[in-house]
Amino acid sequence: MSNNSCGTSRIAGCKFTLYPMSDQFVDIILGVLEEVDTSKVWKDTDDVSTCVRGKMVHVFDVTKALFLYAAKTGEHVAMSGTFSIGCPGDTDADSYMDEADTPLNEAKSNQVSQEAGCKFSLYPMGREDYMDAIYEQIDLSKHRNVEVSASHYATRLDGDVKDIFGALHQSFDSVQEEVSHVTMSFTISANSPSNKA
Ligand SMILES: Cc1ncc(C[n+]2csc(CCO)c2C)c(N)n1
Repeated sequence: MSNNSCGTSRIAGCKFTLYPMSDQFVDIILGVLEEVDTSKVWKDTDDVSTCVRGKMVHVFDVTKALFLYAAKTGEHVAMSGTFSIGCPGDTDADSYMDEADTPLNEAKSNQVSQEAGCKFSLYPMGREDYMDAIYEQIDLSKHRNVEVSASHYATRLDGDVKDIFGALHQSFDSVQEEVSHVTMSFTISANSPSNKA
């Protein structure tokens, strides 16, 4: 079987960029990359972004913790990225797929309360009925402790960062059960001065 066909691997990944609106942006970015336990994911950081790959549970655990720890500095912080699973070009070789499922950062993340706003878009690939898969998820996310609202080209989620990432994770997970190759883009923002009106 060709390694290039959809769905031969369930390795998940996320490529994201943190944007701390602060003079301390270098310390914040490098500090959280150090503070978060990334030992269960493959990780690569360059001048533009960071990519983490591995089991879905760890990819979400790490991205959530990185944003939470950056936001708990109190600075206005945003993060944009793309999750992907089932990408025909992704290989298992360096993917940390044997790691046990226990998320390493969850206990510490659960101690942080942080409000945020997020917009996300699901892209189930290679399916004519892609809009059905998307609408199902937008409906489901109404029950996940987050406020869900419609937005052009995206769905908006408002609430606690942990609940927002929970909704992103559940949406992504249930679409990938039906559709082999799925990507999901997101932008999340915390401590924005726009909210102090
Ligand atoms: C998650 C994440 N990874 C990498 C960058 C790119 N970047 C911009 S400034 C900086 C620190 C000094 O080199 C780095 C690594 C980012 N913004 N967010």
